[in-house]
Amino acid sequence: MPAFATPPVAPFAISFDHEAARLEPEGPTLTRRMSDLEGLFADHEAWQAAVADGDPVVYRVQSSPVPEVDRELPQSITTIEPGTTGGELWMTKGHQHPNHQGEIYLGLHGAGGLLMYDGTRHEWIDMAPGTIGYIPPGWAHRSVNTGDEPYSFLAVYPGGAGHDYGWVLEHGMGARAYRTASGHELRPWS
Ligand SMILES: O=P(O)(O)OC[C@H]1O[C@H](O)[C@H](O)[C@@H](O)[C@@H]1O
Repeated sequence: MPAFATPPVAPFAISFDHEAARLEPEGPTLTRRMSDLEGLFADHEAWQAAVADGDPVVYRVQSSPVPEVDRELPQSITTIEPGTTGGELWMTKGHQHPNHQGEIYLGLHGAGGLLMYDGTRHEWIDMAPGTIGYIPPGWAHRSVNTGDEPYSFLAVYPGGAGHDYGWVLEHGMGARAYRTASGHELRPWS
């Protein structure tokens, strides 16, 4: 099982396999199944049914070996599978950086969206291959697969930023993304 490097990290090259959406050398890969997204979809019964029906993988996060510690600059590639639960598009859990810091995403494959919420207002960026989405400090962020194929993006973020998932459970994300006949739409938080 690949692991994070231990600081001090010596300079090294990272091979970015764009086609495979992988970083080499590899660090750990995080796999999030439907059961890991408890309390996040609006339709709780649909979520329960999906967990009971095979508990599918919703997304994976593959990291380089750069560790998530202060002053380092880790990178990861997240791939979200296509799908809906209760009509709501499959998505990441979403988190706030407790130690407010910015982050950038680069769209690699497929179609997605970057939903951000500062506790008062939300913003949405359509993500396509080549799009850089900027997440300013203090904005919780969630990624959504809006298409019919896997959606992948590269993230680069301060290693000391942290992941506060409780913030999203407490405050929500300001809006939810749903599949529609013509694509997708954002609906008010419920
Ligand atoms: O942490 P989640 O909300 O599940 O999002 C999945 C991943 O998205 C991005 O790649 C972030 O940089 C990762 O730190 C995060 O783990």
